[in-house]
Amino acid sequence: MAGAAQRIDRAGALPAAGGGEIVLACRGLRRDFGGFTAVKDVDLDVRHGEVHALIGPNGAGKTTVFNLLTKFLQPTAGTITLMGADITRTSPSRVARMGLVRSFQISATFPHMSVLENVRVALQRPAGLATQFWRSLSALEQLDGRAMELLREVGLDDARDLQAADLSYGRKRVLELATTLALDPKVLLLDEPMAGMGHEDVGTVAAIIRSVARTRAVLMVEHNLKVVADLCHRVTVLQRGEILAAGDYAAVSTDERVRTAYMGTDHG
Ligand SMILES: Nc1ncnc2c1ncn2[C@@H]1O[C@H](COP(=O)(O)OP(=O)(O)OP(=O)(O)O)[C@@H](O)[C@H]1O
Repeated sequence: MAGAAQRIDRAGALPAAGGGEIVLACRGLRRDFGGFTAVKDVDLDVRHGEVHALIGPNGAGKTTVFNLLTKFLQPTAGTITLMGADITRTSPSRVARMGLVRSFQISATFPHMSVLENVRVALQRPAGLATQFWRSLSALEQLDGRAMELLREVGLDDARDLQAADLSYGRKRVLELATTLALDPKVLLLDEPMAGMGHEDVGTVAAIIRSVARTRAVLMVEHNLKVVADLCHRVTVLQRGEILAAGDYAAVSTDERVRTAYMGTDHG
């Protein structure tokens, strides 16, 4: 993935926090499973132009928060707003159309299609062209320009004609990101985007996320604290479903309660 890395701004310094407008927010978010409270009193502000990390030990409630924000789970209490609109009771598909998109799983890409075809198919979703897909090849070809733009954005343009199945693990995850970007998200939710990657791929994906966040907001669950330190403008730490600390990495990583609960473990 060296080529991709060269094309993307890999400036080591963390860009100043954009301090952009709040695009996704929740207040008093809570989710009970029977008598067990998995998420309690969670307030979050996710801003345009920023990468925001959600971290915490196993079982802290990170995935549940993602499921609540994307509406795959209904909150027991609390409110969620997306670009000022109350989405607390909105369906997952409508929320996705409004611009809150969670990265696809690798299984959602088509292994026997080329890299370019995968992005073209993803591009049809927002355009509402899905029903025409099998009828009109020319309609698909019109999408090539935008698909190539997206592939260039993530550094996969040199792989356009390869089958997705033949990509390395790291590049499959990058393709997954490209297909997610095809939906033109305003807020991108990434669940451990570097999981299972080697050092070089981690650097490449971090550079892509940094670049992507300049014109969007990114909320990511990430266990790799070096990545969080290098990439994320804001960090929210969850423990047993509640917010333990929030702020920039420097503030959070020196918080005694965080060090005790999280940083002092082998994650640090
Ligand atoms: N559908 C469910 N029914 C009952 N309990 C659940 C359900 N989903 C999650 N939980 C519980 O809620 C708590 C938070 O789980 P969650 O998966 O959100 O944590 P996490 O921070 O994402 O953990 P990890 O880092 O291990 O993925 C855990 O104790 C989990 O067992």
